[in-house]
Amino acid sequence: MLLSDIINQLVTMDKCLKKDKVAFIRIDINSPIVNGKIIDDFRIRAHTVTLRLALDAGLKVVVLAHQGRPGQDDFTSLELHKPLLEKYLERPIKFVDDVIGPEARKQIKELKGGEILLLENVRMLSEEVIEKVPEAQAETMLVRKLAPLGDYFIFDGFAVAHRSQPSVVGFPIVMPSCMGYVFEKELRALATVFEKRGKGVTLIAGGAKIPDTLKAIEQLLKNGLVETVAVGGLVGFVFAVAKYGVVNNLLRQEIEKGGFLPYIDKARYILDKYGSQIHTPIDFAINRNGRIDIDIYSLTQVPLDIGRSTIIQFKEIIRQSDIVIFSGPMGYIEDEKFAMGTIELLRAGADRNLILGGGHTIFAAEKAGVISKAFHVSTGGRAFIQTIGGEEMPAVKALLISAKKFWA
Ligand SMILES: Nc1ncnc2c1ncn2[C@@H]1O[C@H](COP(=O)(O)OP(=O)(O)O)[C@@H](O)[C@H]1O
Ligand SMILES: O=C(OP(=O)(O)O)[C@H](O)COP(=O)(O)O
Repeated sequence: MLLSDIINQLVTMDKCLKKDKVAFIRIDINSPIVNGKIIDDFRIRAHTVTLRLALDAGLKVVVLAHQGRPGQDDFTSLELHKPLLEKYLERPIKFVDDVIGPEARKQIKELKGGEILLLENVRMLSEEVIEKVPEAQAETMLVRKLAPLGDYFIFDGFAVAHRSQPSVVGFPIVMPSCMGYVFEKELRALATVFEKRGKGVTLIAGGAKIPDTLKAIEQLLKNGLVETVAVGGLVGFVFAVAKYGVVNNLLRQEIEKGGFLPYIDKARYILDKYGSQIHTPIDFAINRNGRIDIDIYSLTQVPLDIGRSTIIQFKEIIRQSDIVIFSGPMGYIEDEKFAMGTIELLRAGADRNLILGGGHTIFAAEKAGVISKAFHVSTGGRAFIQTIGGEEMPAVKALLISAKKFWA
């Protein structure tokens, strides 16, 4: 089914905007944290639009969200996110360091219309990180304890839409649910890409998510949804080795370090089938007392960016495109010298209809000054690449069930 047809079957947020009703809103404010500080608040800013709509309508808003994964350094309390949410919402919000316990439930019951309560990191509940089908997630403690206290579930967290977790897919099975503003906007932007049926659509794919990105590239080409693909970043290493063989052992070793050797065969398979549509880097930049460009046969160090000739070639591809989807940087953007490939391509893309996604890609786009010029900036990383690859998102599946069950 076409994405636009799926969107038409889902319920829009306006149906849930009823004064004094209790709405659980699942957002994704998972943010990069360094030394205990949030260093990029793009997702927090994005979701305030949805929250403001809900509050202005007089809903009693209960926010569900996560940060990090248990056991990781960035697995923190959402108390850290509260001041930023307050800053962008321009109103106080309540926070409770509890998700389903008596204190959380008491505070939900005490909410007044137009008030907002942020619950603690939902992944503090061990059941949250276990993926199961929506019907099974409706039986979790989270859903059983909270759903009876609410009237609606609004799903807005596009970046977590690919996870079949309780806070994503459990509620729509037991209560009327709808798409949040951000989520709907994401789906509609991607639907416009699919409507072009590939004509003039180019994917610029880089970054480090090798399995997801290769899968998306294959799906997009197989379904004729993109005309051209240009690869850089670590994804580009895999395609370069697949195309040129072991021209330089360095690239192969770098791929092996990440455990991605099997993906060279996968890239070779994709190139065999769709080779004329895929452009791989012909030169790279390395660090030799500064940035120097070097052709693929002469590499002496692991490359940190695509080279100048590749940049020129990829810019020409972009110039001939109507829509440019950008997912994953071309190089090591954390160092300004090697952000050049990514920044130049993003700037070229901004003259077309540019759709971009992924935390690092957005970081580079902010540096390149193209955020405001882009047609769409996705809040998703993996969810973005998987959706453009045509995979069914568990969140969408659950919302479809809810639409049939409660809104038909
Ligand atoms: N040539 C390269 N050398 C080292 N790191 C690279 C290179 N190309 C890309 N990267 C790294 O890939 C990471 C971004 O990949 P990814 O997480 O897939 O992007 P996004 O967050 O935009 O989805 C960045 O940390 C970037 O430095
Ligand atoms: O940041 C996220 O995804 P991303 O790393 O693909 O951008 C989401 O919050 C999902 O997080 P998860 O990959 O820990 O489930």
